[in-house]
Amino acid sequence: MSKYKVVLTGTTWPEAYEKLLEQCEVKVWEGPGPLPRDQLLDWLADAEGLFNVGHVKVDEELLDAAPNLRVIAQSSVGYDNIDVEACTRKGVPFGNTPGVLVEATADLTFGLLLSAARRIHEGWELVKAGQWRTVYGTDLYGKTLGVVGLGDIGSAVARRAKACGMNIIYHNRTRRPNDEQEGATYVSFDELLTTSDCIVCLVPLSNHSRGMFSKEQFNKMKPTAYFVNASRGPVVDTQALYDALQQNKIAYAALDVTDPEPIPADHPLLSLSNILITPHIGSATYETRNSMANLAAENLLAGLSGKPLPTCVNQSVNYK
Ligand SMILES: NC(=O)c1ccc[n+]([C@@H]2O[C@H](COP(=O)([O-])OP(=O)(O)OC[C@H]3O[C@@H](n4cnc5c(N)ncnc54)[C@H](O)[C@@H]3O)[C@@H](O)[C@H]2O)c1
Ligand SMILES: O=C(O)[C@H](O)CO
Repeated sequence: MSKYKVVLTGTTWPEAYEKLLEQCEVKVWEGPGPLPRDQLLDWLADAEGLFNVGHVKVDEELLDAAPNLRVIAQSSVGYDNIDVEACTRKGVPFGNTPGVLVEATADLTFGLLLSAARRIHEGWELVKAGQWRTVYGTDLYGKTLGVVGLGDIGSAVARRAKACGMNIIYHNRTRRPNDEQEGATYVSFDELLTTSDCIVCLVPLSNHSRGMFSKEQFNKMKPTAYFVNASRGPVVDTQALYDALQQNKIAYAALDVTDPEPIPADHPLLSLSNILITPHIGSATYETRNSMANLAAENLLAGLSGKPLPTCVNQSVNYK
């Protein structure tokens, strides 16, 4: 039996790669740097499957360059780099990797809040510099956490916060009765901004959420507020965040995602003393990244053989 022709825009985890090799003839980009667009379009000319590593932009142009494409799989839950409507128009199912990364990402998100509140990273820097002294933070116990985007990950963050004795409020596009039964109270976005001691953002990036944290929103927050963003950088207006931190309009920010990303070492945000940034490592544990790669491989192989994808975003697609 002839093998499916598949393009990988970067290297993936060995277990998933082995699964692909059993059924596919793969072209894989191993660098250096990201796969050049021209090279990608050239490779896609006869490809049946695209395994998207590194959030390569999928748009009408790419789909037009790939007339035989029958499936796209991506090893992430966020898919703001994918024009899903164009995929649907072209009859190409697209699969992401929801669920398997929830607990790891919630750990990192809550870890950022805890580290910012208790200055864990600052304490370690002091110790390394030979300065054994007390660095003061703030209690999380008894404080109010506002979750913006209480989906799979936001809800897992809320569980962790509740276990630490925090009160949970949330704002979402749709209300979540199960989480409300667990003690999360739904509030308007404005009420969340004005009453939260800590705010965690976990909304997908879309036309609705781009820039939803800007000057107006930071001005409404408490001057003692802690702000954590683990969703996507452009959900936050970076200049407005810089101003809010620099002018002490809010107390502290902790980010796993930035705009621009990667953030250059000479960016003004990095000169502030009330910020903590990690390099987009929310899901980056060995176990979780391996599970994400396996699920992406399952999506790809299902699409190639004309079966429904285990986790398909555009479920209404008419398969080619
Ligand atoms: N930092 C990381 O490494 C990392 C890891 C995984 C996911 N993420 C990001 O987190 C996002 C959320 O992931 P998830 O698995 O929890 O997704 P999800 O779909 O389960 O949850 C997202 C929630 O946000 C809500 N929402 C959407 N738009 C909104 C808006 N404009 N205002 C208010 N609420 C809105 C939805 O109703 C949904 O409940 C992903 O889209 C991705 O961008 C980042
Ligand atoms: O969306 C996701 O899954 C994470 O940001 C990793 O890319």
